[in-house]
Amino acid sequence: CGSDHSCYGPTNTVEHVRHVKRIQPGAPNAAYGPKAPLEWGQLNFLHTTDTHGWLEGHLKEQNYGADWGDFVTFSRRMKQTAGNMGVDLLLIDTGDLHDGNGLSDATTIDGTDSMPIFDGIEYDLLTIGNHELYISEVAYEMFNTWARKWGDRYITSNVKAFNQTSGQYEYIGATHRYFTTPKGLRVMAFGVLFDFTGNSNASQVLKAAEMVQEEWFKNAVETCEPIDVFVLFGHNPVRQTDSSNTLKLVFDEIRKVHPTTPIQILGGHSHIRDFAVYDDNSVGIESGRYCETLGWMSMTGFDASNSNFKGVKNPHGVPNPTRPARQGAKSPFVYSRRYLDWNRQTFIYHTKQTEAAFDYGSGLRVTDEVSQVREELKLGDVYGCAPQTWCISCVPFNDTSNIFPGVVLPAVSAIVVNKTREDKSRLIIGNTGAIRFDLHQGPFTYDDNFIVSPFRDAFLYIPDVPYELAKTVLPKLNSGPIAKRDLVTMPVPRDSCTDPTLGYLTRREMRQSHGVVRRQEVVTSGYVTTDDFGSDGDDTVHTGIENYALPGYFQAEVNFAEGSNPEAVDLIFVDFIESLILADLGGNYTSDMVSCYIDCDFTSQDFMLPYAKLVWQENIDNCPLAQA
Ligand SMILES: O=c1ccn([C@@H]2O[C@H](COP(=O)(O)O)[C@@H](O)[C@H]2O)c(=O)[nH]1
Ligand SMILES: [Zn+2]
Ligand SMILES: [Zn+2]
Repeated sequence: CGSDHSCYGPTNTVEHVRHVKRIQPGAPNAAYGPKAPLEWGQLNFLHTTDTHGWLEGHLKEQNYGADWGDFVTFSRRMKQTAGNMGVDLLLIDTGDLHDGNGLSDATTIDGTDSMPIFDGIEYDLLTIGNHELYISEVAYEMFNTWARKWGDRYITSNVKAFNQTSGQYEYIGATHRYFTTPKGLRVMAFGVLFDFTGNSNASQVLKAAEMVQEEWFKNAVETCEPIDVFVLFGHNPVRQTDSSNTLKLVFDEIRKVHPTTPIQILGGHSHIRDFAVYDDNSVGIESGRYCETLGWMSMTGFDASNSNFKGVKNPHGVPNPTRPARQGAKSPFVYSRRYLDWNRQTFIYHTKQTEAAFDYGSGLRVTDEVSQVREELKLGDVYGCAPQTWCISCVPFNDTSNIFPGVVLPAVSAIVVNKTREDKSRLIIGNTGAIRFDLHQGPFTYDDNFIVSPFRDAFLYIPDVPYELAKTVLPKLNSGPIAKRDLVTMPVPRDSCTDPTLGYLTRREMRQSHGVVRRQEVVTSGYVTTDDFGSDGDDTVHTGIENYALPGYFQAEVNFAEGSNPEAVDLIFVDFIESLILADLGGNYTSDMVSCYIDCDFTSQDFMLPYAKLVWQENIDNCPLAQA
């Protein structure tokens, strides 16, 4: 492709990219913000998970509009505050660093440009997500570059990569880490990925049940060294009833040896805000997704009888945690948790700063790096003007404002076409999980292409499948084991927008003009979180939002004659679900009957741009953003 990305899609008849115009980063929300200061304990945690490359923040949603540079400043200020108050603060990430945003996915190898930006945060502990393991090149980057850079802070207790030099699978990061915090707490940490099986052969994932049998694990749990607190973190849901959760299994193994030592759990993968009580001395937090949420968890209860803590018990001038893990808990420990909305107003409020005084040079440099990479990757290039917002789950699956009937089905129908077979009837099947984010009204940019459909899953097909058989595939898929998406609440904003009156500014200029720009009134729309501590965890109060169930798979019927069914169809699907499709077709169909539909390089990253050029050209030079 040329640098204007104009070669995508065989049916594109619209002239190439109309213009290059940048949309604006979101301004902080003036009307709503954090409800109260954070409760600081002896041991505090700031937690990110499932960032999926969203380091630029949400450019079309003010309430999640901070960028990674803002977070660099915030995290440094919070570390300093902890130091000044005489307490510990651990910064932790639980993986899924790619797949979901142009910043991470517009390079040949995912993460080439986003990972150095992500590395601007001085995490104490990091672990690996499944999205670091689908593609071998990405897994090797984690193994050869980032694991080396992060050293013993990168913990992959059950994930190995193939070392081409030794010919062996070796742990990508450390298996565990035993360390002492600045205030003297002796911590044992494990980083455990759920029992993921979709990885390429560049890596090996040990099931948690196997991991706990490993010699190193038993030695770490049974060590004679004193342990004041376990940090059990992982790309792994914290809710015990989630079928992917394997943290509970590891928790149980630790408890056999340490019946009352606190175990602080930090999880991810299911993209929700959540907080779960495991027992009287153990709680776990999960901190959403896509740089919408920053998780906060704190605890107090360490003393000379149960630890080596040398800091301040109840730091002054701030609220302190007060809640036992559960009513009647026999434990010295009390806790707090909070889910912070990812915007500068939140960061400024919790660091007691002003807009003018907040920034550090280190943060501004990272903000500039984000702008520079966006520029280099042409992520702001506009391909169309989306006339309305289509969401994934804020309306029912069959609603015209749902992204599947509204955008995905028409887009694959129009764009996923093999010219030599265009007269054939066809069924195009995909997994709804591949569509990652709502499409907002306004300029549809190169970045939005990755935001909506980031995966490089090739379109495959089997020609001339009898329709009577082909039509049974979708219902079988949707009643099968991988059919159900998570239906729990997620903090997805619906109707915030940026100020279209601002013209082109860099992110930094935008920030400097905050004091004078006209700002639209916005309501903080998003899901309300309910967890084991109740419904008061959202740091900014949300209005509540619907979250409708989705089937696991969608299907477009194309080129069907009015009122009659075809004899046979081309059955088209993405390679991610090939084995499921073959299983549902039955034994007569095997992988040697499957081939690439357009060509093997035409993937699910490639249908949205040509569709935008085909259907959303009206108002492209004066494209209105969504109204709040
Ligand atoms: O090539 C791919 C890889 C993944 N998916 C979808 O993503 C989810 C997993 O995403 P998490 O962020 O780890 O929850 C997987 O279940 C698929 O739905 C894909 O479509 N193609
Ligand atoms: Zn994820
Ligand atoms: Zn994941």
